[in-house]
Amino acid sequence: MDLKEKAIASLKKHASGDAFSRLPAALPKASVLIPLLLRHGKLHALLTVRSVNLKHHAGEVCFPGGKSESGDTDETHTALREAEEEIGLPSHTVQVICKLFPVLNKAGLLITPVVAFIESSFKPRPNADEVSEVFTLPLEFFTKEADHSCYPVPSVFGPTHSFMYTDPRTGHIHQIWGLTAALAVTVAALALGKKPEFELGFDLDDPASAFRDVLNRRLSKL
Ligand SMILES: CC(C)(COP(=O)(O)O)[C@@H](O)C(=O)NCCC(=O)NCCSC(=O)CC(=O)O
Ligand SMILES: Nc1ncnc2c1ncn2[C@@H]1O[C@H](COP(=O)(O)O)[C@@H](OP(=O)(O)O)[C@H]1O
Ligand SMILES: [Mg+2]
Repeated sequence: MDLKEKAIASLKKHASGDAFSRLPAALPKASVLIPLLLRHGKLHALLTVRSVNLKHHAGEVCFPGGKSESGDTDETHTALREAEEEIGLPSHTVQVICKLFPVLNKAGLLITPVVAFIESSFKPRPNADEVSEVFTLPLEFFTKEADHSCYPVPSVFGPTHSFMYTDPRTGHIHQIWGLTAALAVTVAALALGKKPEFELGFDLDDPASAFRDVLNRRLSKL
C-alpha cells in the first residue's frame, strides 16, 4: 500500500459515521474540512489564517469550515460548501475520507471534522472577507516536539497544544493551537500511524472514547 492508501485505511477505522446524528437537534452545528494532500512524496495538510476583521477567532489559524446552513444536507456538505466559499476549493475535486468525532467548542458549537484528500495541484483562491492566507505543511510536523508546547489549561479535549510553524515559502510564523491543533495532531497520528513525540493527553488507540467522554461531560452541563 502507498502512503495515501495507508492513511485512508487508517483514518477510516476511526470514522464516526452517523453515530452522533441523534444529538440534540437544537445544538448549533459547524464543520471543518481537514484537507490532506501529497506533496514531494509526503502527506501535507492545508490550513487557513482567518481575516483579522472577523468577529470570532480573528487572525487565528484554522481549517476551512464554518456554521451549518439550512440548505446543507449533512456535515460533509457544510464542510465542502465552506471550503469552496473560503478558499475556492471545487467540491467535485475532493475525495472525502470520513467524518471524525464531533467536538463541542467553548461557544457551544458542535463541530464535525471531515477528513479529505484534495488534489496536489490545487491553487487556493482565498475569499479576503474571511481568509487572509492559506498554507500547507507536512503532516508529520504535528508529531514532533521541536516547535510544540503544551499547557495544562483544558482545551476541547485534553490539554491545550500549541505549535509554531515557520512557512519556508513566505517566512511567516503561524501559531496553531487549541481546537485546530488538537484536530491536526489527531489526524497526523492516525494518518501516519505514528505517535507524537509529546504526551497527547488521550489514548490514540481509541481516540473515539476520549472524544465521547469529553462530549458527554460537556453535554451534561448544557
Ligand atoms: C469552525 C469554527 C468553530 C466556526 O467557523 P466560522 O467561525 O463560522 O468560520 C471556526 O471558528 C474555528 O475553526 N475556530 C477554531 C479556531 C482555533 O482553533 N483557534 C484556536 C483557539 S480557540 C479553540 O481552541 C476552540 C474554542 O473556541 O473552544
Ligand atoms: N462576505 C462576508 N464578509 C464578511 N464576513 C463574512 C462574510 N461571509 C461570512 N462572513 C463572516 O465570516 C464568519 C465565518 O462564516 P462561516 O461560518 O460561513 O465560515 C462569520 O463571522 P463570525 O463567525 O466571525 O461571527 C460570518 O459572519
Ligand atoms: Mg469559516
